[in-house]
Amino acid sequence: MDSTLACLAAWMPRQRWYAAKGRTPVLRLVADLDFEGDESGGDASARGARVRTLLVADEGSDPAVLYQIPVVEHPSPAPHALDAHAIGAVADGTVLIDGIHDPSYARALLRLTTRGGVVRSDGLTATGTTTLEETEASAIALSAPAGVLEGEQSNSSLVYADEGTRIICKVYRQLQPGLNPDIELETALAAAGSRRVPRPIGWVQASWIDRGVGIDASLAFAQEFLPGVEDAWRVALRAAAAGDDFTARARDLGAATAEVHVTLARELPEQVAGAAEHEAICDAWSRRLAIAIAEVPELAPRRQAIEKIYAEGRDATFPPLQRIHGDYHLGQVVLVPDRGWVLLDFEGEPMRPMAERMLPDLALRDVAGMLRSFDYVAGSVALERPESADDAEAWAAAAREAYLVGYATASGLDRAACAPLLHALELDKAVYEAIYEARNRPTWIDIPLRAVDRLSGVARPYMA
Ligand SMILES: Nc1ncnc2c1ncn2[C@@H]1O[C@H](COP(=O)(O)OP(=O)(O)O)[C@@H](O)[C@H]1O
Ligand SMILES: O=P(O)(O)O[C@H]1O[C@H](CO)[C@@H](O[C@H]2O[C@H](CO)[C@@H](O)[C@H](O)[C@H]2O)[C@H](O)[C@H]1O
Repeated sequence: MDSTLACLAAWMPRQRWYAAKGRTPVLRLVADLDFEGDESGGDASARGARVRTLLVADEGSDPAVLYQIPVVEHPSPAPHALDAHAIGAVADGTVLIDGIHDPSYARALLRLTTRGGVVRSDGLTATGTTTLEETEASAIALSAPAGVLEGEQSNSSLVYADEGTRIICKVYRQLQPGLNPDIELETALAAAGSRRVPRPIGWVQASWIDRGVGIDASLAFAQEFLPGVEDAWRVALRAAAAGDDFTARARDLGAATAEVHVTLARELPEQVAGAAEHEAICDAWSRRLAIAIAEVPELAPRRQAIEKIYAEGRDATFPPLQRIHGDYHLGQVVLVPDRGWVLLDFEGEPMRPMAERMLPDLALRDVAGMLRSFDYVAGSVALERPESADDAEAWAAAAREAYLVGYATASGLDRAACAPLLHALELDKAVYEAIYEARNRPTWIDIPLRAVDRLSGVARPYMA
């Protein structure tokens, strides 16, 4: 196992989903799922391959981060088609392939999410749960070809496309205890009849014991794949660059957001924002600001101005808290013909502890996230073509206003009353984004930094 961990440690820093960019992980094997007992694993072992999922803790981070790494072990030489996806070779010559790209792993995952079932191996149990009826499930060929979704993702997604089969299965990379809110919220919305989320197909929950403590976490989530759709980030970028009006779509998106919030408030427990909850939310703004200033020193001179806006938000009356999307931006929504806006990825902010992401929160946090996203469109256009900056800003201002009108009309939100709270939440999101960009895309950092300047230098921008 030591040589496997050494291979992984050399390979992980090159992966998009690895959080501690620029640092070699310090790995400890926490648990190991061997699909050998599973029929699909049996299929792989017939050809000498072994399908596994390794849970490894990167103890170079504090707290340690737990990663899920599907690996298929092939006797050397591995199939030529998989050369590009080799993680490395261990001492006895066995070649480790990144499971996401290996058909044997894809098949094992499709089986668990569409047929359900349990796979047990030393110390780890993986349970597949499906929403499909038996006849629906058996119509899905386990041999459906799977492709890996390209693009900027925190996780890894496999798209299965075969006659009658269109499924996307997200494999969570960083694992945190409990049922992932992505699964919890999307299944609750779908069960309530909402078409604002893709239909859930199935998921895999794992349980194991680490250093005497029992833990369970979500490994994967399969959903209806919506073919031929582009996420709104790309659509909006094109529209802004071309100067095309986006206000009608932004208004509809505001209304769709409100509809989802109303359904979530009805289907899942709400919570009155008592003194403790109120304090916890405001304290999180301050904690985040301290981290941001430590990592992005340009923010330090703005501290007082930011804290003033936070203080105004703190003085506001908080509405009842409810479950929300949690990391809402244009990359999380797609416009589906004859269906309208569909929301994806209810996992919450990847940099926030899962225990916090699972709590009822302010629905306005999502509104603030989407407002920031329109500003990002303008910022991104301006980075590419500085001469278009003014036009892009006007485009974003119109889209933001239309989005707010759509949300307020559908939800009954009193814009004047919620202005200080929304202002604080948008500023908090920009502070989060400064950390996110410093860690992941330093060339974009000016986008949130400018927003922080603007948002900490003005009063109540939402009165309209
Ligand atoms: N059900 C789906 N149908 C079609 N495309 C999807 C679906 N779910 C996700 N996608 C595409 O995959 C991208 C990443 O998905 P997301 O759930 O946001 O992953 P991550 O958690 O890794 O960020 C989305 O922006 C969208 O383009
Ligand atoms: O999609 P994720 O859940 O992984 O979210 C993270 O990455 C996002 C970037 O992909 C990041 O969003 C920021 O950049 C977007 C443009 O790429 C922009 O539309 C968003 O408004 C902005 O916040 C998100 O913050 C981060 O959590």
